[in-house]
Amino acid sequence: MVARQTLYTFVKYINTFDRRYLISLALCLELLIAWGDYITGPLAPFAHFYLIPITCSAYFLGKRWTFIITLLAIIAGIPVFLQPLKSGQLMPLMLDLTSKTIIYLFFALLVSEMRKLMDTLKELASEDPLTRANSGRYFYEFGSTEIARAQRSKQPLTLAFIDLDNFKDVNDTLGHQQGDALLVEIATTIKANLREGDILGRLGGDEFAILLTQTDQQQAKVILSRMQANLLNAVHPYDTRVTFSIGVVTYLADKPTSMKELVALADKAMYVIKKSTKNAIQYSDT
Ligand SMILES: Nc1nc2c(ncn2[C@@H]2O[C@H](COP(=O)(O)OP(=O)(O)OP(=O)(O)O)[C@@H](O)[C@H]2O)c(=O)[nH]1
Repeated sequence: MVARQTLYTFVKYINTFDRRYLISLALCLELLIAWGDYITGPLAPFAHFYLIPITCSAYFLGKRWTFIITLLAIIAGIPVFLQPLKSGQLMPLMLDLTSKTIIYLFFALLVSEMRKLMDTLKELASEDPLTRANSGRYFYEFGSTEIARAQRSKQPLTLAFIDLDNFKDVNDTLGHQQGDALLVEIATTIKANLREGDILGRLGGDEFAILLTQTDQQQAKVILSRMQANLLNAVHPYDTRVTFSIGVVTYLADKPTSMKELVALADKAMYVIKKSTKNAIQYSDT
């Protein structure tokens, strides 16, 4: 249990790293292992350490970089074998090099495929089956990672809490099925207004939230005004009184400190609108 929790925390922490940083880290580690391998010679099992950058890149960096890191590990092993060539041990050394190559490739492929499978399972578990928005749990998890990233890179991050107004009327007058169809329409419209890297979560029956990465309040105003207009257009054919109360909070480098806090502040801002005019956007200054 402790081991699993530690591994989970480690993976989550590594996931917040910039990709270029991870690539540099893997290459430096390989260089260090190559040096150790050369120093200790072909009879010491030092080369096993190559499995660390190989499996880590297979998990975190995708196929292309796994291939490069694996290839480099194989190439880096060659000078080690050239050392005792004079003593006529070519055959067993060639066999050793071949077996290492097979093992490296096997682990690289295994971890890559496992990661792919895990991503698919996670995707299935992380999606709301009706609207195909992310589940609340996934949204919180993703948001926590983004907060850590924003904290490190000193980039702003904006969260908008969207609550539908008068949605109950749709169910009551048009039926639950039409209500479902409207929710799907709304989620599709929101997603169409998001950029790559932003995400949509369904936090409750008629409550959605979006996370706009690297977005300050000024930029959020442009995105959300356009989104609100598009949402009103999308619900128009349903002939309902459905509108949108939206609360917005921008995270600035050090606060709020958690996703829970960020959502609570956006919810509070949304509530100000809900209790007054409805159908508007409230920006909170945290
Ligand atoms: N069709 C459908 N309805 C849902 C679903 N989940 C929740 N609801 C309904 O959404 C409604 C949400 O309640 P409220 O937020 O109080 O309704 P509202 O009319 O939007 O109220 P205000 O937010 O005050 O304007 C309830 O009637 C729920 O039954 C769903 O998956 N499908």
